[in-house]
Amino acid sequence: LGLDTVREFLTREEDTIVFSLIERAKHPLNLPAYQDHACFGPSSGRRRNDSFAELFVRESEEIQAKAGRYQSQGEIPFFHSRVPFTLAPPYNFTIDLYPAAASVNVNDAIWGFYFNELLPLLAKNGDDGNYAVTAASDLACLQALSRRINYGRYVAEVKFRGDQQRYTALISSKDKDALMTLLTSETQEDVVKRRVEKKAMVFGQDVTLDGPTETGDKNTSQSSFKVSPSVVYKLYDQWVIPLTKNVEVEYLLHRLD
Ligand SMILES: O=C(O)C(=O)C[C@]1(C(=O)O)C=C[C@@H](O)C=C1
Repeated sequence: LGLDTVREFLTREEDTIVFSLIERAKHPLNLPAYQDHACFGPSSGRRRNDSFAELFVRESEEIQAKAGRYQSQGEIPFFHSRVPFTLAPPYNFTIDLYPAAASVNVNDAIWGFYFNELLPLLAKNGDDGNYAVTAASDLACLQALSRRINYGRYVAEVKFRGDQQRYTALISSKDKDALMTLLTSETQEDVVKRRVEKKAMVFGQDVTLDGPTETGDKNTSQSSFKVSPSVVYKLYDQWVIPLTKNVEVEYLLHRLD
């Protein structure tokens, strides 16, 4: 585990995130899927207060938990269930994280910004009734965002190991601000934001057989992309990077427990 390796992982996750957003943008907003107390058919065992999307994520995570998804430290569910066994054969996943800090995560914040702020920027108004397909693509977005942002734990572990003396001093004095400053690289953040914006242009254009496929094309206005590149830039600028940094700081604060 080194800084180059963890950054390669984050770079690859960008592809997953941009593609999952493109998939979600295929569907209209489908608001009823997100409303509390929404009633679809006979209420067979449904908990009140759950929106359809919430129920979909909860139940999907349960089956994925059984299948062993959360045996890997890199995956953190949004809802903790008490599924006692896994269907998957046991596998010795590598343990790279410090045990007392390994469960640090910001899934609640991810859930909040995804549904309240990002989704309205992503999906057009409308309702086509395809709630299951829509919720499935929400789940894909949430899982990709969660994996990327909570990967801040690994980034923090690498940074800690690379500069133990300075980090140890700041962790001991619980100096959050100084930790934040020490782990920040504005140059790197700028590279990441401009790269994801470009990925949204490259992955989100219509591919035809005539003409070159270039991002600098004069004819490609923002509206011709499947997901607006500026929305993807904003996603990273306002939520993904700041939350990753919060994960890093929280992880470090528990690194000496
Ligand atoms: O690459 C790093 O060094 C990270 O800590 C990751 C990240 C990011 O979220 O992309 C976060 C903080 C740094 O300022 C730069 C980038």
